[in-house]
Amino acid sequence: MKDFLIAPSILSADFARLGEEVDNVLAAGADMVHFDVMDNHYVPNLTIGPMVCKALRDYGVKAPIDVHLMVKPVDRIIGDFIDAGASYITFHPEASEHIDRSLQMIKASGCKAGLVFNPATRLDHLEYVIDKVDMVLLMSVNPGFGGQKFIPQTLNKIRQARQLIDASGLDIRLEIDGGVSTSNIREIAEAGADTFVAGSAIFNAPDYKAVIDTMRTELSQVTA
Ligand SMILES: O=C(CO)[C@@H](O)[C@H](O)COP(=O)(O)O
Repeated sequence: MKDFLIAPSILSADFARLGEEVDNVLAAGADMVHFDVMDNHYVPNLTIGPMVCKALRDYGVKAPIDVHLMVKPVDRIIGDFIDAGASYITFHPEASEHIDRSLQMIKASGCKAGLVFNPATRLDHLEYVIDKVDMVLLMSVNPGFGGQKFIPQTLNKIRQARQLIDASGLDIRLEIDGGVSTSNIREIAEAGADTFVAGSAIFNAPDYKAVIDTMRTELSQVTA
């Protein structure tokens, strides 16, 4: 079986008990924490910043923290997330004036770097910087909110991104975010994804472990 990773989006967690929620979802079998940073400018919602990321590290979270920056501009916040203990930092190409420079800033610190593509954003930028990318994140909803429906056209985009990644011969994760659930995770994996962000499907369920176990069972049946 491929090395599949499940990354619960804390956007759907209970923020009043965030540390406990993260502990619980990791104990339930999640591989890392997906940390959604929204600025009420690039996306129409406002969430959490580097202080909360640092608070999770201070609280004792050791698992990778996968920071998805939905902010514009991105460069001035990258250093703060590096200092706060981010493991991955991903950003949207249209939110950076200098995509190559932003990727270099992230990687110079030892953090892993990635580019995020909205549902209607072309993958074009990727070919010029693919050697500096550790993760490609495809949004399968328009960014800003949890609990939206998976946009089915994303499946073709996943196949395209998988071809680009395989052709590069590089070790790059292909992450999908938005509307991922136990009922579509297998199809998403068969299209070529290896990393799955799921917020409401996990945090809105009474038993996180049951959801994650079902996702892993679905993934164990992936044939491609
Ligand atoms: O970044 C985002 C939304 O902008 C995502 O991380 C969602 O928060 C995922 O939530 P679900 O679609 O799984 O509920």
